[in-house]
Amino acid sequence: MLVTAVLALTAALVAFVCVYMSWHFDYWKKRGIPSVNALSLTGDRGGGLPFNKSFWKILDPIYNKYKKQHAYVGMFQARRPVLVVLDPEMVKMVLTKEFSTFHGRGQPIDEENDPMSLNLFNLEGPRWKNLRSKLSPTFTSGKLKLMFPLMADLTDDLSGALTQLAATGEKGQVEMKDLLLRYATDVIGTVAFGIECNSLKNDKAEFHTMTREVFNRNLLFIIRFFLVSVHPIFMKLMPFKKLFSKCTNFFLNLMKDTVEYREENKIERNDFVNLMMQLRDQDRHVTDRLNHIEMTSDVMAAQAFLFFIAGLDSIANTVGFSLHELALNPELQQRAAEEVRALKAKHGGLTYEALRDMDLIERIIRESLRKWGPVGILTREPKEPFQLPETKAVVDKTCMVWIPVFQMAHDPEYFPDPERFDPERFTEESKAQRHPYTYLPFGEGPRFCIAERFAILEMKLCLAGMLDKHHFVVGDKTAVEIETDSRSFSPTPKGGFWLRVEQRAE
Ligand code: HEM
Repeated sequence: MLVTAVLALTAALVAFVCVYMSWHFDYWKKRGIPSVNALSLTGDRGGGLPFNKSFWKILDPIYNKYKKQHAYVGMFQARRPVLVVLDPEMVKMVLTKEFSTFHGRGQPIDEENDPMSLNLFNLEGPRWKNLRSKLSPTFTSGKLKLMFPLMADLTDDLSGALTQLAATGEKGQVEMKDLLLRYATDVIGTVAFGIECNSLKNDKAEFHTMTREVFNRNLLFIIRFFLVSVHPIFMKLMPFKKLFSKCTNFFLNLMKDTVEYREENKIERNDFVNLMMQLRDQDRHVTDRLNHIEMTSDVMAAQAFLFFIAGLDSIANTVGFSLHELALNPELQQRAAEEVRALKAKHGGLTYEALRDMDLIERIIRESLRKWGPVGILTREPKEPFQLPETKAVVDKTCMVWIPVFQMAHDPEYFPDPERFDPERFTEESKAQRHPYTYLPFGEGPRFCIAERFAILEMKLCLAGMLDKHHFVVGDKTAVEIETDSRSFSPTPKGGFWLRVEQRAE
């Protein structure tokens, strides 16, 4: 009797889940929009959980199959309709021209249970606009110039750590990913939280350990991502808060302590914390809490935490992939090192101005972002019904829009011989020959990466600092054909970047 009841209940539950999950599956057909077969579990299905495919590659089959004939194609992520935009002009429309409709990313916010979700990346509407306009001045060239010395000091630490590791590593080989992550941790630690993390000097430093905690939860992130796309209620129902609370509390307390310490000791420093404290002081009189975000210490921590998440793996992988490509191309590496030495001599050191003038170094970074860019898909959510151009089809806020950044960056029509690493693609003449919306590592439109200039400066400094003193060569531990980790959200080398490191002659 009990067994029958359990079986009947299970069958009813399975039937309910099946109906619920497939309820919308005529969404595209009803609108006459070409679409991917939602029920096919293999082939061009695309969305869903990327268990067997890297997340940034899930759009490969769809892009290759539909790009030639269609400007967009419909698919599903879990049960949510997704419009994949394939034509650069239409990408421009979504990201820029029709920003008033496509201004959100559809990220869930849980102010009550997850204070870290109240960050610039997730916010939408007037509150996003208000915070974006306040935080933007942090990244002007004037502010970056003031922050530069904090970063430059760390480049010396990086060089020292690299020399030491090469001296003790088997045949001078060093795993670069871990080292670059420690560098990126120290940079964001000092500019976002205003503290010396010392990860480069001590690989057991608490900040580095806590950061690893955040990034080691890949599988949990994927499960959470999937469930929240089935229904946002999972954000509240699942015990994710508890799972992530150790890190959350660490960062919340850190920001609170930092702010208190600065207030008590009247400390002023050229970093994000200082800017956010100034914003908080300016905002004290504001009463309009619907359009306005109050700069409490939790809100400050949420922004600093976001800077942290955004600025670690992305930076470490981009510089790591650059070094890997340079080790495979010694002639290019030599030219890059010569540029560094020449501009260092001209400006009397690795100054802000020397970095600004490093054209080849910047093109290497931009090419690395094309070939191995950390953000493979951009997302937007239409906030009101939107009629697609030249049709009567209307999409609404139940659907998401995805931009296939990775696929466009590997499309031979825009980037001939796309697997070849070639910084010449980023000369002014080459850039002028292609549609600007085919290369989007930092996004585009009013919501492009707020820290693009900061990130480029940091990566140039890091790469230039290393090439100035060191020479990178393929060793017997180097995986010449990089195998990427399919569980990761962005291209990440399985086993890291192993390279043989030699001192460069003076
Ligand atoms: C290689 C480095 C980086 C890459 C490739 C990158 C890329 C991106 C992309 C693609 C977006 C979404 C843009 C869009 O939707 O149009 C974004 C947003 C954002 N990034 Fe970055 N990013 C990098 C580094 C950083 C760093 C170092 C920080 C902070 C210090 C940062 C902070 C942010 C923030 C706050 C947003 C949200 C902006 C908004 O919604 O207004 N990023 N980034």
